[in-house]
Amino acid sequence: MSIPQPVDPTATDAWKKLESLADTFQPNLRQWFSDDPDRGASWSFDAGDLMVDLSKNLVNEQILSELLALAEETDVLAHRDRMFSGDRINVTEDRAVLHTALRRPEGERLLVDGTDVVPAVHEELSRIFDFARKIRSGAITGVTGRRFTTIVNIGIGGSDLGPVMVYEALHPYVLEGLECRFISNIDPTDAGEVISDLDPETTLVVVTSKTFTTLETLTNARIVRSWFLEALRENSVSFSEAEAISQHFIAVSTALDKVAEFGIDPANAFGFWDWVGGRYSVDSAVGTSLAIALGPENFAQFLAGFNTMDRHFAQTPAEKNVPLLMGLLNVWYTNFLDADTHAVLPYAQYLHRFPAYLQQLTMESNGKSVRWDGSPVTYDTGEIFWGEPGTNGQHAFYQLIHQGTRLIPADFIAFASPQFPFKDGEADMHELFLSNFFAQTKALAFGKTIEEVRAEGTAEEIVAARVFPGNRPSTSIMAPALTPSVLGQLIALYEHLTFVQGAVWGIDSFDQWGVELGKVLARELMPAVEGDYKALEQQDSSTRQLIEYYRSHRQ
Ligand SMILES: O=P(O)(O)OC[C@H]1O[C@](O)(CO)[C@@H](O)[C@@H]1O
Repeated sequence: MSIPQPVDPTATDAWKKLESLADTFQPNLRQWFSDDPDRGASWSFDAGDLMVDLSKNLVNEQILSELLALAEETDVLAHRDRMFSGDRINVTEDRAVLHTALRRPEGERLLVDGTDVVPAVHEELSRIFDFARKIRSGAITGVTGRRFTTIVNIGIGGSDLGPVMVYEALHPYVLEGLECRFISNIDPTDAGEVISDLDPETTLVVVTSKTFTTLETLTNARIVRSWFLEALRENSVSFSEAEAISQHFIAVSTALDKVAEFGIDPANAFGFWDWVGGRYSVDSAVGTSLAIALGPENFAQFLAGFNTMDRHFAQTPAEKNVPLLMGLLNVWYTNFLDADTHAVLPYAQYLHRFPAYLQQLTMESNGKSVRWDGSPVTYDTGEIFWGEPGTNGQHAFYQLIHQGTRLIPADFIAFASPQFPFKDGEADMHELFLSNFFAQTKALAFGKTIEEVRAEGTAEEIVAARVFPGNRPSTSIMAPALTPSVLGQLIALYEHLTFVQGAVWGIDSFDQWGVELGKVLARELMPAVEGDYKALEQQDSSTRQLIEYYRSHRQ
């Protein structure tokens, strides 16, 4: 089924009304909270186990109603339904977008081109789970009969960021005695550091690449394969190469023919489908290292969490639909209040890679300048996502969020229960931590007036420097604890709010042509880098000078 032409959002009535509202907009969170003592509750929403408090955003009923009208006029919910039902909404690659099918419960049906895709998803999942159980129990061992203790995932982008982030986030769920390591960068340091103290006899390598053509991943996989064979020899193990590789190397890909070309038996590979984008793939076979480390039951809970948020997004009325509301607020900030960036500040050290994960999810999805019919956009798209865990960020960049000249909407994420219930004397350490979480959004929203600063007896010459303007927007997301299910819900929340923004902007959030040119040029430049004089001469003066610098300084 072909997809309708995108709507130019600037041509809608809602866009025009939002522009005129923004022209005269004077947010006053202090006033709004004092006028409406229930603002906290009335602007908070449940989505699965997440409690999402939107009350400290720069939004009122009138703006919200225009944002919802904008969603209607740009057909966002119809587009959502197209995604869920497998229409080819990835127009520039002519593909369906069905990461949501990866977490559908067994027994549900989803027909794509006449085939129900859900049974295949569960078939592959059972193969992965069966394999994971055998690794965890020691039923499958390395070539010398020793149990696997280290899983090395080699992948990049979506084949790395998701597994790393989830492994870090769910560390308490990792099986004792098992460790995952990750190699992504083609900088030789990455592989070098990871393998430096590895025992080849207890190492399982998972080569993860959707396309199985990615230069970084295939280069790293070859390097690790050579290291592995050499290290086994150094251990005086007698083995057949083919057997050792087949016991220690598995692959995850949609391109099983290429897996075979690389030298990994497709029987040792787990697959997924072209309707899963790389940055949406952590819940596919790309999570194999996680299924092993966390165990099938926890991985199943993780998937169930995604599904909870999928159902919320698919079924909840617009005015309570959290991904829709958060996505629309981001449009409000980006297109009407001129925000360029968006901070994500987890008050959970375990989520320290979450902002990096979201950077690929949001920026590879929505960093586009043409709509899905090729027409140029005339408005900003794709916010720049960034962040670090609190409280570390507080002692680094929060200064700019509180008192700088830029508007930076920020998402704060926290969990009620800690993993480590430490006490510092009488004080509960988690409560000290969460007091910071509560304090920051309060300070951002309500600031500190000049009168308040003066009333503290501050010397007049530094009064201005100590004023906090307030009205700095934040969203607070809380959940009982960081469990596999809650993490799945959180990821799906951001997947869907990214979708909402892309749908309003009329862009294809599921292609990534912008990463191609650099890849091609890197390949073309290799001869010049290797010293081919003619190739070097053809370069522009800057590139030539940089390569010459490299060649004259390389030791
Ligand atoms: O899984 P692959 O095919 O190796 O691709 C890795 C990453 O490269 C990209 O295509 C961008 O270069 C991402 O979208 C993707 O997640």
